[in-house]
Amino acid sequence: MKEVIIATKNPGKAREFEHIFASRGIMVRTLLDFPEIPEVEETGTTFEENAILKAEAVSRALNKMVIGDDSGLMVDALEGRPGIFSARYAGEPKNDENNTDKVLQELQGVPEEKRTARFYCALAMAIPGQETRTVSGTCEGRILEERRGTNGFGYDPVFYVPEKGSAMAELPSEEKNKISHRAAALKKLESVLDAILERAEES
Ligand SMILES: O=c1[nH]c(=O)c2ncn([C@@H]3O[C@H](COP(=O)(O)OP(=O)(O)OP(=O)(O)O)[C@@H](O)[C@H]3O)c2[nH]1
Ligand SMILES: [Mg+2]
Repeated sequence: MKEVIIATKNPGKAREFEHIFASRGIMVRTLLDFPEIPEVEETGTTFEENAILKAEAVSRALNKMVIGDDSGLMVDALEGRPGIFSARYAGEPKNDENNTDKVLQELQGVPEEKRTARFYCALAMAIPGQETRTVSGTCEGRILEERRGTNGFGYDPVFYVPEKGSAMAELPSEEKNKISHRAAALKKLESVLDAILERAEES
């Protein structure tokens, strides 16, 4: 069976990649399957740099093709924060609940039309002996005043998606995976990825 390795320890991301790839008969493995690989420090200043750091470190460790995902929420009224610090916005250890509370607090009193935001996802594909490629995807929305829904992860309960008329966390995973920043980025990797996986199966 075809297999793709994603350099993530985030179970929410892992589920989404599994779902997206399963429809194409591809099995996903993540760092949750490789506990011996040390934590990769996210020292980059952009999503792309951090995605490359994760993908290349794990690709080197396993000598295999690896995809890294660095993603986050950018709120216009907060000048793009939490941005690359989305996972740890309310401090260590990372905690989705506290991060979401912090964003809600910072947006207290900000009217609906000024609560615009987007999710951003950078993916890096590292292949031994080749130059790493990056792609990105976004998903536009705005920040609600209260949580809605229990699906997804992270800030999904407070991220309203106008085209769906609901919070991201109210959408079933099939729906999120059609419109998400992650799905948009992954679509741009599709053709390259298909060619690589075909070759891997032949050899
Ligand atoms: O509501 C959300 N829906 C999403 O679809 C989504 N995608 C990313 N995020 C947020 O951005 C951080 C990523 O930070 P991040 O890329 O460093 O990942 P992470 O540290 O969680 O795991 P890893 O992949 O680095 O192991 C996450 O923790 C979340 O807070 C999302 N929130
Ligand atoms: Mg991280």
